[in-house]
Amino acid sequence: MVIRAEQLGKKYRKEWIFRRVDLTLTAGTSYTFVGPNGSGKSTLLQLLAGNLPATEGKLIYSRQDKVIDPDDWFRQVSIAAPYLELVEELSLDELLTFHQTFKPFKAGLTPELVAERLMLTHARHKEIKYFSSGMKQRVKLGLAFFSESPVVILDEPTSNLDRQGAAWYKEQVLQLTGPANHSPQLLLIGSNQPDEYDFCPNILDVMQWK
Ligand SMILES: Nc1ncnc2c1ncn2[C@@H]1O[C@H](COP(=O)(O)OP(=O)(O)OP(=O)(O)O)[C@@H](O)[C@H]1O
Repeated sequence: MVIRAEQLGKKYRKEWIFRRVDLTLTAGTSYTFVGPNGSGKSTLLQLLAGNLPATEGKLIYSRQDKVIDPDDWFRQVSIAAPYLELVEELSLDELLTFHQTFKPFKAGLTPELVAERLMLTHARHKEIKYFSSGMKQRVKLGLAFFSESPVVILDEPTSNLDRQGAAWYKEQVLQLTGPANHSPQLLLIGSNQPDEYDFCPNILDVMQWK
């Protein structure tokens, strides 16, 4: 899986957030976008996910040299971000079962096993609206970690997580691009906190595209 950006730019009203972004992002490794608050990390990740239109330039998804139709990009991407909400009226069990109908979990994973991996077995029958912010964040990350999708995007991954949650995040995230993952994924992170990406070999400062 490869995502290529060619001269990508995004403008809100009269302000260019970034311009002339040229990137080749390849599965099997991770890339972290860093930069100060408001510099455009989330906006760039949203564009790369296909969730926001570019103002200029081109984005190409390809797999084994075959270009993927933009209508199918959403099938390729799992994204966890503070601005993306969970369906609060569902219990965790219902949410995991519902999620699985449009984005299957990795081989061998059932909603029950996913709840276990989230360390939330005790909360399977609780509605998401009654979860703490840290529990919700763990669910968001888990949906991204455990779904079968070639691209995983994590924006501010450890927000609201306690130390145990942050350790869990690190353990899971390392598996995505590690040798134990037989279909290596492309991992994109947006972060301001070095301990969220200290394992990541490719650090990209969005300020270079101002
Ligand atoms: N829908 C929008 N309309 C207008 N401006 C926007 C919109 N969304 C974001 N912006 C602006 O785009 C710029 C980049 O915002 P973005 O959220 O991408 O930054 P960020 O680097 O992720 O910041 P943070 O570290 O605070 O999360 C900011 O100046 C923000 O005000």
